[in-house]
Amino acid sequence: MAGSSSYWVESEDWHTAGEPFRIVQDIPPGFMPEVQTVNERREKIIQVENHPLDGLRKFLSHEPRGHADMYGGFISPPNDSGAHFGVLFWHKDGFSTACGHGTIALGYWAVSKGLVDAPENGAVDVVIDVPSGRVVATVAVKYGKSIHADFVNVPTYQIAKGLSVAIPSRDANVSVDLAFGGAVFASVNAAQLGLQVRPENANEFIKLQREIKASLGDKATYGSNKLYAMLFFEEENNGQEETGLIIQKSVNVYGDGQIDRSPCGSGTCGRMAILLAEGRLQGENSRLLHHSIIGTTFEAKIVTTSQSPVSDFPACVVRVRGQAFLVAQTRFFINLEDPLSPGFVLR
Ligand SMILES: O=C(O)[C@H]1NCC[C@@H]1O
Repeated sequence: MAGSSSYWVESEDWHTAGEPFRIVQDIPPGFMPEVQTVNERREKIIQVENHPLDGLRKFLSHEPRGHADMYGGFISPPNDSGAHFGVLFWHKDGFSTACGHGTIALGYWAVSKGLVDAPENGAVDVVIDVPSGRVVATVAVKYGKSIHADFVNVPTYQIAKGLSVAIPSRDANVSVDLAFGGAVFASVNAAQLGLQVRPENANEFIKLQREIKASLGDKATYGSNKLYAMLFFEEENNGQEETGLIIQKSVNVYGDGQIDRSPCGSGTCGRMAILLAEGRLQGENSRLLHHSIIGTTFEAKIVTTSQSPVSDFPACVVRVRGQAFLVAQTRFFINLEDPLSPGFVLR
């Protein structure tokens, strides 16, 4: 039976704006569910107890092979011939539906592996089926080298505004906005908490994310999507907003207390949808320079707007530009006899 003995698995590790993305292309035989779509594959893995791909996820994301903030993807067949490939995103708590930083890394990866026909100078679209739909990484290439990639997400829109949410440890409430862009994102202005988005406050943000998430409960569920991530943002006043340039810094705490080193690609789309609904994005030159907790940057622009399923809030397709870098090529031994298997995390 698949997954009953130890085996080796190869990965290629990238980072996008500091956030890890571990790519596994060769999935052990018999592990990938034989269903039509990437989303069905994700659901099957979640439904089946002790699914071998869930076991591999734990081995690769938990220590000693990973860490509490590890992220990666299993390459899967696409839904149909319209995409180059599919991907199952994963992290220490499970399989996610959307991941912008991973999509950017996959764009670079696909070009480096020759999976797409990239020009010496120009751009190439890498079309990827993910659980939330079909996304694109448009990779810009100069003298044969990838220089940046644009993650073009599924349509994103705000779904709730100004929810008053209790923080019991502070005996206070905060105002929370929600957006949907392939996953549910909460947005919290960090100024309400008297906290700056800085690495030394990471543990406090983790604590607050857990508390706010618990207080939100089902109020943050949209269709079959539960709350995925929470962006604590702050304004970086640059005096150029009237020219269409908005600068913000966010720490994204996703899953159960995981800190995103990047500004979060899909969460950046959520921030853009909220800025659009607030009337702060005017004209096609409007941009968000979105900094992360470690000071890396994504730059976001709206590609198109449309009507959303939630009245009062417009939908937008956003493109998020970022850079990815190769870190390692690794061969892991998935040792089922190791008493620490599949691994451990400290938070
Ligand atoms: O960029 C993103 O969208 C992802 N980064 C970690 C959590 C999110 O899925």
